[in-house]
Amino acid sequence: MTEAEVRSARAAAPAVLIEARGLVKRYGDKLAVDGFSLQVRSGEIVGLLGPNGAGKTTAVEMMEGLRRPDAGQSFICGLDVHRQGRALRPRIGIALQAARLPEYATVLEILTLYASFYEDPMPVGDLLRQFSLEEKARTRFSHLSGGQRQRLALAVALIGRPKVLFLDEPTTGLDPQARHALWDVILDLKEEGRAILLTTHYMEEAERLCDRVAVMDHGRILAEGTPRELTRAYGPEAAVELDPGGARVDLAELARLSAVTGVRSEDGRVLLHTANPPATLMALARYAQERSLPLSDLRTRSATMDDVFMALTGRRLRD
Ligand SMILES: Nc1ncnc2c1ncn2[C@@H]1O[C@H](COP(=O)(O)OP(=O)(O)OP(=O)(O)O)[C@@H](O)[C@H]1O
Repeated sequence: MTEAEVRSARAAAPAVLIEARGLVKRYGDKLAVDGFSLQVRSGEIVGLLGPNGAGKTTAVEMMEGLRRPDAGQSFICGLDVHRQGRALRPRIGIALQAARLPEYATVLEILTLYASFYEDPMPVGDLLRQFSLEEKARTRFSHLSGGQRQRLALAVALIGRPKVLFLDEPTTGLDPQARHALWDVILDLKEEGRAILLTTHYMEEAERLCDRVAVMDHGRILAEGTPRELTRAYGPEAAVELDPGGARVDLAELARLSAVTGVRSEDGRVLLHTANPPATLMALARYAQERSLPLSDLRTRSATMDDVFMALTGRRLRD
């Protein structure tokens, strides 16, 4: 690329609104975050995935300016969150996982209170409409369902018209219908050009919402890319799942079947990773016939973020 091409590519790319550079945090002897760097652009949702204790909360709190790093810097909209935090407050929206909102206040009172903190807040009526909370305006927080609480937490995070949003497990505990409804809202926020950093334990959420995913463990990012890039790089070609119907199967024997690259057993089901699903299926059918295995509920599927997570961290994402 010529210098002019680099300049025009830079001008065309959406602005980086969230940036972490080499963040480090120690708690005593424990190195909780160990050189963490990440960028989120306008109109982009980046997912941060990691097992419990990986350092996600500590990294995100340093990016939000709520926790001071031992080394490294965090920028939001180009401003240093630790030096220019006061100017930044209105640009950051933080939706907490277990929304810590006043139990006895009504939805309308909560939104009106938070709106009073900003010079140019979103109109409360618009937020009630956008988050389908109009009928609940006079309901106390303690009487809301899980989905309504999460939507209210998101409405509160948006009240100051922030350019960047930090969403911490926004759909945890919701039923599938409420989860899908909230996904639509989050995708709309992205379309409006906000930069969104999301932590989640749900594989489908990461796959559906995130433009890019960073997988973190032991305080470091192990891999980063689009869900597709990550499943290509770290997932198997495909997976074959079967239910041996309570019969004992020898995993070592299954591992030797044609094209199988990995085997594991989970909750009574067996999962085979394969580089060639037809070859593995044929070999599996022969194997089952010889041993009179029932092979009920046999399925093939392509690689998922869960397979990537397993390959990178040795643990499972939660479904
Ligand atoms: N205030 C603290 N004092 C001491 N150690 C801490 C503190 N906060 C976190 N840790 C430790 O630092 C490591 C990273 O914790 P962190 O909460 O950032 O991880 P996490 O990925 O967010 O985990 P989870 O998914 O369980 O919330 C853990 O080993 C944790 O025990």
